Amino acid sequence: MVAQRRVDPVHLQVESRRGRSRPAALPHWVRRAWGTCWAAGPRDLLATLVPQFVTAVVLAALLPLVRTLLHVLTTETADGERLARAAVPLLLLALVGLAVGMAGAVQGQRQKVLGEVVQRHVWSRFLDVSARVDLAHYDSPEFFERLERVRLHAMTRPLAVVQGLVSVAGGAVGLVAVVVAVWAVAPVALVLLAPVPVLLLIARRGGRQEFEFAVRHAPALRLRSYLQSTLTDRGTASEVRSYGLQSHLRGRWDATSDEWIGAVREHSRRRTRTILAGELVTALVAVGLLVAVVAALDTGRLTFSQAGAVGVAVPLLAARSRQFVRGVGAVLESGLFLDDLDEFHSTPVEPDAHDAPAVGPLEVLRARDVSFRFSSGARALRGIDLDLRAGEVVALVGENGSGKSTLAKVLAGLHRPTGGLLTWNGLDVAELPAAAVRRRVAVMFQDFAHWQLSAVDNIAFGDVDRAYGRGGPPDVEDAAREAGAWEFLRGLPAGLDTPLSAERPGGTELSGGQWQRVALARALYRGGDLLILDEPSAALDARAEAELFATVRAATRGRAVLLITHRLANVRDVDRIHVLRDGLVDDVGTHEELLRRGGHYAALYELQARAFRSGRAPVADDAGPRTDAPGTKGWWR
Ligand SMILES: Nc1ncnc2c1ncn2[C@@H]1O[C@H](COP(=O)(O)OP(=O)(O)OP(=O)(O)O)[C@@H](O)[C@H]1O
Repeated sequence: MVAQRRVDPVHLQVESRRGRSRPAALPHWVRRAWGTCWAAGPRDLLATLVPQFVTAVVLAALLPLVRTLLHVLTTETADGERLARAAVPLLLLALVGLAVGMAGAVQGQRQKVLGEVVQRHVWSRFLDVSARVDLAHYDSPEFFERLERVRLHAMTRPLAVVQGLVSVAGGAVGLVAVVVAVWAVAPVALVLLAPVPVLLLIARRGGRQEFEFAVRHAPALRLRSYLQSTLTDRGTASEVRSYGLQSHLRGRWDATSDEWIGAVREHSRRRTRTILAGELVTALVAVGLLVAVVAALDTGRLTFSQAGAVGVAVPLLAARSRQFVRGVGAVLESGLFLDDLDEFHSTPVEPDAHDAPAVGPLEVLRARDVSFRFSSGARALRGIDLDLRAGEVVALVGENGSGKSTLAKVLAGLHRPTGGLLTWNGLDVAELPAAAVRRRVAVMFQDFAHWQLSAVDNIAFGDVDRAYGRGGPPDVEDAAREAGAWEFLRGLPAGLDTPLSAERPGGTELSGGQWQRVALARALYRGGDLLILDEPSAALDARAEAELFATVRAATRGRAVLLITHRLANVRDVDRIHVLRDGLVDDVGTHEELLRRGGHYAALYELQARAFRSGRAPVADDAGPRTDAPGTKGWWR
């Protein structure tokens, strides 16, 4: 089950305040950023840093060269000799400029590649978790908040981590090199380093502000992107037009956008204040230094060439210390997001299905007093007793919301019961890896996936190991034939290789009933010992429905089948029918037994049967009529 602890956003904000965002913890964060980049691509990281070191070392040579040049230019020499004496320092200065320019260009390109490599690394960690956490997490809004935040930042943060790390490394090496050079020619200029600790504090504050802003506004951003998708997705396109929702949804999108932009403005004002405070401190120190230099020149304590060197040192030191501080800011800020990713990554995941030990072929699946609650606390099932043996067909019927699909998911090993006992051949399912049970179960969901991939993929996804594990095209024909999908799939423009989506080039869209047969083919392709069919014929015409149940009967040989349907005519000859009501099993028996008892099932059945007999729509509030059932023509007269 999902931990009920509420982790977001308060938890993260508290953590970020209390946590390791102190400047004293800088080595921790730099190691953290380094570790991420190193794990993603050590060669790319080194290739990105080398030009930074080259730049730093070359820049260190700048000050003595400038001083030498100024000395040559201000010293009395014979005519024509000055140019000859200045030639070497001039040439070296030109080479310094060239080396710095080239290193910058190479580093820019390398950094782009490293950014991509780190992004892939971060995404692979993110996807490892998102695809393998317990299904119950997907019922938790807290999980979605974090998922969305991490997803958004997994896109942008890797580049910031790289830039931050490169700036810290380049800034630090550059600072050391420039400090050594300045120390040799004009130690007074080192006073420019005085504001660095203050700037680090400001950078820390900026990083925290960014993180807290992202945490606080993740829900608004999610809503905005959802509203965007309602106006751009194919799934909602028909309803948007049919109900004329364009202006209304646009209005809501505008309102959330305005709210978001207002928040960004406010945030940006706060950030600007912080940044300006840093710039002011640096500028004051630089001006103070220049005034002191001019005064020292005036009183003869500094020579002209020394003063010139200080003039060059000031922007150099300022640039390097700004680069270092910015890098620290980026590392601190991204570090909080990397921690967020780490915490997401520590969500328990299910072991890979391949690693799960196999359980034996199903003899009997038994539920005793099974109950289930969603992570929201809503209880969907209570005291369920049910037996399902190999070779049997058991049906679940009941009104909407009575718990049929939830029970099917519990029996399929997708939801863990929150109470009672579920056993597979006598083994407690709670003690078995979920994947071990699922490997033996094929489910056709009520809201099955419409994979926007080829028809082959749509069927082969029932068992990818079998389909793609032995080379050659997947052998999906038998399953497609069994499900009654072969004829229409074969006639598609590119046959089974046609993408099943009008959004894909060369793709096509299927009808609701055709999709249902493809989903059935997928379940049949999987094989397995337990076949669960949740409303498998809801979109089928009468002939297709009859064919489907002939298929299901054939598929039962040796297998257990759990069938969920509202069409009670389809369950007359199953082995047992469980009638669900408000999450409880209200009654169990064969069709005849249940009719004889005259309970809820008999009432539902009579309601449907009467409609067929009289040609009139039933008026009760349950067991709604099926417009595609035989004899329903007169219902709506
Ligand atoms: N993710 C969820 N979180 C909280 N409650 C849920 C969730 N999914 C379903 N429910 C609730 O659980 C109950 C059972 O739902 P379930 O889908 O199992 O019913 P059903 O019998 O299959 O309905 P139908 O015939 O309409 O398909 C319903 O009250 C539903 O609102």
